Amino acid sequence: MTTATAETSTADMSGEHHSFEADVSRLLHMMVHSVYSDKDVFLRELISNAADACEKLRYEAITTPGLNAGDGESRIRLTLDEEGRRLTLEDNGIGMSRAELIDALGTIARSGTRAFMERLQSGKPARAAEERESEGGKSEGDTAQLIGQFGVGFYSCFMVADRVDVISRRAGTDEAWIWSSDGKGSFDIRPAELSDAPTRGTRITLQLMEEAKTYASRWTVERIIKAQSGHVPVPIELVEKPGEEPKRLTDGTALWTRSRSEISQDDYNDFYRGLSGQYDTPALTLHYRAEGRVEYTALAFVPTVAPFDLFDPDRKGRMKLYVKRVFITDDADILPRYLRFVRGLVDTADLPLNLSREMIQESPVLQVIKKGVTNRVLQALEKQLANARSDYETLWSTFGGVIKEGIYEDFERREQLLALSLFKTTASGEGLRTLEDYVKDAKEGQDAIYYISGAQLDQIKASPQLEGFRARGIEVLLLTDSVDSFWAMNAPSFKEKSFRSITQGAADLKRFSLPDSAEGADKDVDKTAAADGFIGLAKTILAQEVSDVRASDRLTESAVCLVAPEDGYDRQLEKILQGAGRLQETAKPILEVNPAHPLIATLAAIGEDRAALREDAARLLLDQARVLDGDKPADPRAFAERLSRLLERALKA
Ligand SMILES: Nc1ncnc2c1ncn2[C@@H]1O[C@H](COP(=O)(O)OP(=O)(O)OP(=O)(O)O)[C@@H](O)[C@H]1O
Repeated sequence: MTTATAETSTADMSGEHHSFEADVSRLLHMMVHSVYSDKDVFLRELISNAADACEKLRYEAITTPGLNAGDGESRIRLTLDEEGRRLTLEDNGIGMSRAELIDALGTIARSGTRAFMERLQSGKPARAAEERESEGGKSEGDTAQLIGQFGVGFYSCFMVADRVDVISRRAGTDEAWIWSSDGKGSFDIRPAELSDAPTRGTRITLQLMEEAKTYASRWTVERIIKAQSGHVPVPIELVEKPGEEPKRLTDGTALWTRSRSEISQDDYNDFYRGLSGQYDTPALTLHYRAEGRVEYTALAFVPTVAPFDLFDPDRKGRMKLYVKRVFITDDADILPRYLRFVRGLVDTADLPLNLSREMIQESPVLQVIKKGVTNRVLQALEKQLANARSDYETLWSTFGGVIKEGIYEDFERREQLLALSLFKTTASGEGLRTLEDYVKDAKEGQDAIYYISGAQLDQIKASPQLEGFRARGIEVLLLTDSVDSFWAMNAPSFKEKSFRSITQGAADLKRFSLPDSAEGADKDVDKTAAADGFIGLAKTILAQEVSDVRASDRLTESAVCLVAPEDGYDRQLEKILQGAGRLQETAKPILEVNPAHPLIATLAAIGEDRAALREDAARLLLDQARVLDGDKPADPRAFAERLSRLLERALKA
């Protein structure tokens, strides 16, 4: 495999020889050797590039009239040559200059593919693979499936061709170039006669492999185009044999301009796949025309499968903006960041075509559109939550972590987003609960929505801080996404109940009665009084480590737990901020002690003469509370020594 970049070249009379960028070689190698079964996708990738090129031309022609002169309307033309085992695809779009050919077809242009390759190289599998990995190892087959899931653009033609020639003429120029490669590490580029090139645009000729010769047959090509590219907004023509007249396969009518009643779900699904480059079926499809002050059409899809870069900080929204069917930009931030997984487009006649992309961003018309589309997407989610709960639970488990970012980013829609959120709770069993469910089942006089947050569900489920709540049948949200700690601290309330962490401040549980059978801290007032002696002592011994030691009403089984002081950050948030280097100093926690626990009662009864034992016990209890919180003992060596001393004593006794 070559390690040179696309810049490496040797020139001679007939042109230049370039090595592919190392990543491209790697990708091509995977492509050619992939067991990826659905090779048909190469055609969709090429058609989608051709359509993009036509749309780019229409856009550039707004500012440079004449660029699209000659060669009439946009079109994509496929020519079959069964005998010669060749498939040719030609568009009359923007075309590529020499530099663009080298850059676009010698390096990896697609940001998605680049990120995918980077992950593969760093040995860190993308999300979909991670899931499979947990079921047992990553294999070559998985890699091939990943390629399929992400789509790989132009290079996918090397799955079916052993030689590819691209001849291109950029609109408005009078030179043409031929790019050729066998997909094995290098490509050639040389000037082409204008008479051999399209008047403008790009012609790609695939010399098909023997086993892929079916892609030169009318039947196969028609089938694929109908299934995959029927809604490309540029007409597609087919020439069945070289020299024959072209016939029209699709009319290039933009799907979104047709009325909903004329469009089947299959049409929508095909369109979504073409638009997103993903291969799943959308979980939600939204298509409407807004009328009134600003008129526009929106077509939006919520995918089923999460894009692998969903949590990349740089990932932007993926809604395209069209003005009168001319593609303007996919960078208009039509939806807020927390809806960045939604794919689709907005087409309006209320924006001028000749405004710059930056000016469009600031236009009040776009503000109205943004607001309208966001509301409609949220309404569609609400409708699914109300009418198809189990589908919504699936959607939520894929995208909930992103939607929740909106709770602290979108102040205006906070309550709405909270109502859309689903949670694992101490009462949810295998399912998920809404806050509406929570509030409906809250205890009499309960003015808070209690939560605990941590990195692992199993660990927080076993937290001692939950004991008193469980014993009283008070539901607690179990939050495991890192975003949870942020919104929970900032979300003031839902249905007039504030959010309260059970690992911060006082639990104040005494006002809720315990069922008679339950053993509880508030059952025996004498025990609390007896524990006071030990608590006072522990305060002195642990003064450097904790801000207070106090009797707990949240413990029923465990001896101790840690909580954060009332003011400041909750324990989990503190850990996240510290891990991210955003917090220099952490607050001293409070050690809570269960007065009803036999160990505490025994410790309270130990006399002054055994001060060393009491000190060991107090320090060990603090370390125990740390371990229960998922942390390590502060000083592992001292911890081990103390534990050994106590064990020795116990074994001797
Ligand atoms: N028919 C074409 N006309 C003009 N440019 C093309 C054509 N085909 C490919 N290109 C150029 O080659 C680049 C690489 O294409 P490729 O399909 O690999 O990725 P992409 O289309 O950029 O990815 P994405 O689909 O994510 O936008 C394109 O961005 C485009 O600049």
